[in-house]
Amino acid sequence: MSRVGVLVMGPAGVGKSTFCNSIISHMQTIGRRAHIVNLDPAAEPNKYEFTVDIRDLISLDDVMEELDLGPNGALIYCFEYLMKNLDWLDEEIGDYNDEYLIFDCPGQIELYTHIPVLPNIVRHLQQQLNFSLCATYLMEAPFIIDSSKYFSGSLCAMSAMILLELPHINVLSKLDLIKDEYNRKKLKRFLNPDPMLLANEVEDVNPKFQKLTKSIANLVDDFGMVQFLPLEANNPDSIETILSYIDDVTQWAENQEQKEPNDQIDIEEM
Ligand SMILES: Nc1nc2c(ncn2[C@@H]2O[C@H](COP(=O)(O)OP(=O)(O)OP(=O)(O)O)[C@@H](O)[C@H]2O)c(=O)[nH]1
Repeated sequence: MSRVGVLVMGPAGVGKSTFCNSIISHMQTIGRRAHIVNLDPAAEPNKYEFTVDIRDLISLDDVMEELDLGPNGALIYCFEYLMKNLDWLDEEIGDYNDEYLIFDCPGQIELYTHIPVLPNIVRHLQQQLNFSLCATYLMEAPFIIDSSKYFSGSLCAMSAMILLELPHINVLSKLDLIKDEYNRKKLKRFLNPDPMLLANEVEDVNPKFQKLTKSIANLVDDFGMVQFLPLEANNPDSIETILSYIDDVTQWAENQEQKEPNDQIDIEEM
């Protein structure tokens, strides 16, 4: 039996830590044990204590000060340092066997869309520590209800999915910030959007990129980037629904891996 880990990813300020806290709170209510693994070397103090905290190994402020690096360079340095000290992570995680670990990732999405540090950590967790992992990628509702931003957010999420090669769930945060009737109606279309229809809306705004927009819409459609689970951070039913999706896709991927380890994942089946 492998251990279950959930990666919580998404741009800065999207609500990752709030989501992690909601999961912990919900788990405590239903009597399951869960822990937060903080992978952000610049994290602020959190409502729930981090069980494993990268800042015990290295902190962004120290790196910036000692190596005279800016925040982005220092962040990459921190992850490269973690890669060289994975035995630290093994020891910290070592004792948590039957429990749910939630990995709170930094908001600098290039760590999981461009450079291979997070994918390397993922492989280590899977191969050395026997984790079954699931990725959740958060996007803000007020951002996504603009069709062109929906495509840009979906491409980032897709990029993370391709780089990490994990079962992947898109989550829509900050629904409560959409208050007026017009935008609430609009939001409904984005919970299960039709990329081809949305592409037409982008074309209206910018006919110059018609062909490119259609191609992106096709790609987003083909890759199954079309479903977003609504997150209401204070609503236990919403958290329970997302957790059951996480359980389902993780179990599905595990069964698939056991059946046909080298086969391509068929997104249609997920
Ligand atoms: N209105 C509203 N605010 C939210 C929600 N979720 C988070 N926030 C607020 O958004 C801000 C950022 O939330 P965090 O959970 O720290 O976001 P994060 O993605 O972890 O941020 P970084 O770690 O800096 O990338 C905080 O002020 C939260 O209170 C939500 O569902 N609704």
